[in-house]
Amino acid sequence: MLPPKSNFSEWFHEIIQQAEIMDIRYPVKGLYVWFPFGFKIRRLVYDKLREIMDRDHEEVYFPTLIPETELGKESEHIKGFEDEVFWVTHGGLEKLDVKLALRPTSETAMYPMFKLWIRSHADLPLRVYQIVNVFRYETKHTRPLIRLREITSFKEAHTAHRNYEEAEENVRLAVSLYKEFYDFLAIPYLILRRPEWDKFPGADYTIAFDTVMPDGRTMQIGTVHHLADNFAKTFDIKYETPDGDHAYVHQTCYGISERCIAALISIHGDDLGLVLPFEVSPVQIVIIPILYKGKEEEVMDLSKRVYEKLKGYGFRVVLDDTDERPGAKYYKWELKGVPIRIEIGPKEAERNEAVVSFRDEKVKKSLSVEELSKEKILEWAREMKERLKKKAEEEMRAKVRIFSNLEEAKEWIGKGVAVFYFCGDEKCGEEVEEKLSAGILGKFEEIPEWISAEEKGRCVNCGREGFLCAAAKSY
Ligand SMILES: Nc1ncnc2c1ncn2[C@@H]1O[C@H](COS(=O)(=O)NC(=O)[C@@H](N)CS)[C@@H](O)[C@H]1O
Ligand SMILES: [Zn+2]
Repeated sequence: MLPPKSNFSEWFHEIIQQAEIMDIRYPVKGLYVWFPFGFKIRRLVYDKLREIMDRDHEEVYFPTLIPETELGKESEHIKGFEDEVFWVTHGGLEKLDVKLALRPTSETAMYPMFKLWIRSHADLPLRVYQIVNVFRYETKHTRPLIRLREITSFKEAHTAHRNYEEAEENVRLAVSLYKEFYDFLAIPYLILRRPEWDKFPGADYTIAFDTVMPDGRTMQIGTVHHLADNFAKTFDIKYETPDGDHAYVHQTCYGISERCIAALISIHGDDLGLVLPFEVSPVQIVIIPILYKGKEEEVMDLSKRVYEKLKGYGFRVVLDDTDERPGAKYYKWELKGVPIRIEIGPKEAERNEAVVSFRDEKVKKSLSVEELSKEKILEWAREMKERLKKKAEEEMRAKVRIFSNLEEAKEWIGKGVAVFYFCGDEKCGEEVEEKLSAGILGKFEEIPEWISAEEKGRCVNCGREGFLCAAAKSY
C-alpha cells in the first residue's frame, strides 16, 4: 500500500519503488537504476521531447570526459561548477597528466568544437541537442528523479547565432518548445526570470520553468539561458559576416532532465498510484476478465476478441488473465497508472458488452464491443487529458498567493508560492530571502492571466519600484 499523497515525501519515495520506476538500492549515493516499466515511461516522454526538438535542432553526441583545461576556461562557469564536478584522474594504473571531468553539462565539451564548425554567417544559426547522462556532485539531499548525482536523461540544447537579438529570438523559441512539451504532459508551470545571483554560471540571464509540487515546494523543470557572447569570447568562436568582418557568435542553451518524469508522477498521481496521460502510459488499456465458475469460456473468448481488436488499433493493451483475484488486478493496474480499464464478466459476455472505467474518475460505462472504436478511445484519452490538465492547473493556482507583506508571505511559504513585488536588488534580495527563509525564484517572464496584479509595484521590502516576483521553498 502507498502512504496517502498528502504525505508527499513518503508517497513519492514509495511510488518510485512500488510502481517500479527506479531501483534506489544502487550502492552509490545519488545514482539509481531504471526499472523496465519506468524506462518505458521515460522512452515515451523523451520520444515526444525528441519529436519537438527535431523540428529545429540536429541531435548530436559529445564525449563525456572534458579536460580540466577546457572546463576551467570560462571563469563564471567554472566558479559555478567547480564544487560539483566529478574528476577522472587515472587511466588504469597511470596518473593522467591532465585530469578529466565527467561532464556536469556540455558547454565546455561542445564549444571548442563549435569553434571548428563555425566559419561563416552561412553556418548560423547552429542548433544542436543531445540527450545524455551528466554528473554533478550534489551535496544537498539527493532524491530519485529529482536531485541525482548522475542525471541520466539530460536533454541539453546548444545554439549559436549572428547577434544578441537572434539569440534572444531563440530563447523565445526554446520557451515555446518547453511550453509545448509541458502542456503535452499536462504539467502546469510558472515562467520566471531567475534573479541575477541565481542565473546559470556564465549566462547573461536564465529563464526557468517552475512547477509547484503537491507539498507546495517548487521544482525547476527546465531552464533556458541566454549566453550572449560570454562563451564565444572564451572559446574564440567567430564567424565571417556578410561584409567580410569577423564577429563573435551569440549563444543560448536550454536543458530538461528526468525531473519532467518526477513532475509527471507527482502532479498527476493519487493515493492509489500513478495516473498517466494516455500518450505516455506504457499500458494504455488493461482488460480484466471477471471469471465466475462455469462461465470462464465465454468471458475469456470475448476478452480475447476485445484484446485483438484494440491491439489491432495500435494501442498498448494488456489482457490480465493471471489467476489473481479481480481486486488484486485493479490494485496493480491502478498503481501503474493505466488510463483505461475494461472489465468483462459473464453478463458482458452474454450481451457482447464491456464495462469501461478511467483511472482519474470513478465513472463506469457499459457499452457494446462494437462501440469500442479507435476514435472513441482516442476521444476518451483527449477528455482525460483535459481533466488532468484542469485539475493540475487548479491545484497549482490554489498554491500561488499574492502578498503585500513578508510576514504573511513567510506564513504561506512551505505550503505554497508567495508572489509579491520585489526590486531585484541583490542586497534587498538577501534580506527578503533571510526573512522568508526561502529562495526568490525570480520575476514573472509572463504574468499568467489568473494572477490579477499589475506588472510593477512597490518592493515589499524596500519600497523602491519592483516587479511581480515569486518565492518558495524548492527541490
Ligand atoms: N542534480 C539534478 N538532478 C536532476 N535534474 C537536475 C539536476 N540539476 C539540474 N537539473 C535539471 O536540469 C536542468 C538544466 O540544468 S541547468 O544547470 O539549469 N542548465 C544547464 O545545465 C544548461 N547547460 C542547459 S543546456 C535544470 O533546469 C533542472 O531541471
Ligand atoms: Zn527592494
